[in-house]
Amino acid sequence: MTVTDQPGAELEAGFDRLIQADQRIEPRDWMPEAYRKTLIRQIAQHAHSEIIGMQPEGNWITRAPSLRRKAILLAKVQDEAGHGMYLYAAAETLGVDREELTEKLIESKQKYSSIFNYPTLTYADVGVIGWLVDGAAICNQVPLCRCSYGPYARAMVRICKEESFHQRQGYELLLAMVNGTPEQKAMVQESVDRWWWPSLMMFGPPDGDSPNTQQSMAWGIKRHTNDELRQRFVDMTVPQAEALGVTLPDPNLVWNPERQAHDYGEPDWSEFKAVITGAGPTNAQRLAHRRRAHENGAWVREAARAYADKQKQVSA
Ligand SMILES: CC(C)(COP(=O)(O)OP(=O)(O)OC[C@H]1O[C@@H](n2cnc3c(N)ncnc32)[C@H](O)[C@@H]1OP(=O)(O)O)[C@@H](O)C(=O)NCCC(=O)NCCSC(=O)Cc1ccccc1
Repeated sequence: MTVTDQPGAELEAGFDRLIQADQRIEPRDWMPEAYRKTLIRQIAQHAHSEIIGMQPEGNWITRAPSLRRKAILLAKVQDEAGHGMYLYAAAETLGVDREELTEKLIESKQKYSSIFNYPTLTYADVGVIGWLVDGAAICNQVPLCRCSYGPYARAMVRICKEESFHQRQGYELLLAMVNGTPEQKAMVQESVDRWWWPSLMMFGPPDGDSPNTQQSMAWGIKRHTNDELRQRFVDMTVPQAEALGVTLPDPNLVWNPERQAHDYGEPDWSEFKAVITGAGPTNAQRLAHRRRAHENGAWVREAARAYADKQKQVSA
């Protein structure tokens, strides 16, 4: 009996064939344990980011400057909850439980995006999050619509459509502000100054310091490296900043005709490391809020469980 005659090797060869043919892996297909683990890690982090990501903008719902702005912001934050639910459902197809993932989040055993550990100090931050944070999310997530794992790829299609709408609403809000009073324009610039570097950090560490990229690309989970996507974001954002009349706070940001791309400065990677290990400006506050909301929701989960048990008895 040769190695490939063994059932395990055959399954692995089948998986490799699907990946090489750029076809989708579905929940019932055999997959290597490390592939499953990587997907759970990434999808769970992504879901947690959407859920924690409701907090910075949610902070402004009660103080939106008009009914129209309040309705828009409410709808956006609600969309983020929906994205979190889709993504938890995609993770569940890999054999984990949503309850278990939430526990891991509130016990700091799983990460969420660094970007949501910064405070939203002014209303301009709502527009800048839409423009830069959703803009970065789109750059990062459009390629994930072609991810090799079917349920994640399909969830990303709808999520990206909504993120794109979010990005435009942020830009529209900023356009209104930069065409308003000098104070409003200054508010936008001050907000851009605070959010620019954290937005670049959303793409993850530089390629040389990214332990997961190579394997995730070989498996077709990631389609581009962190630095490739960061570059794409910079190139996409510079003309938008010019149209808004704001300056991006990087003295090294300049068009490089040879590369046909912008050169830009180095983000402060020590700040990034501090933020992803729990020492960012609002890490403790974000997690405490999430923990409190989870505990306050215990009675809803209990009631839902009791109702489901009763239904089972009725149909038995
Ligand atoms: C690119 C990356 C984030 C990281 O690449 P990988 O290959 O996975 O890792 P890599 O080896 O490069 O890194 C080494 C370590 O560093 C961790 N780390 C890296 N970067 C970050 C970071 N920025 N924050 C925190 N941690 C980060 C990484 O997990 C790993 O640690 P681990 O080994 O796990 O302990 C990838 O996971 C991805 O594309 N995820 C899907 C997209 C996604 O999650 N989007 C969410 C935001 S968008 C949104 O929510 C929409 C929205 C907008 C507005 C309002 C509300 C909502």
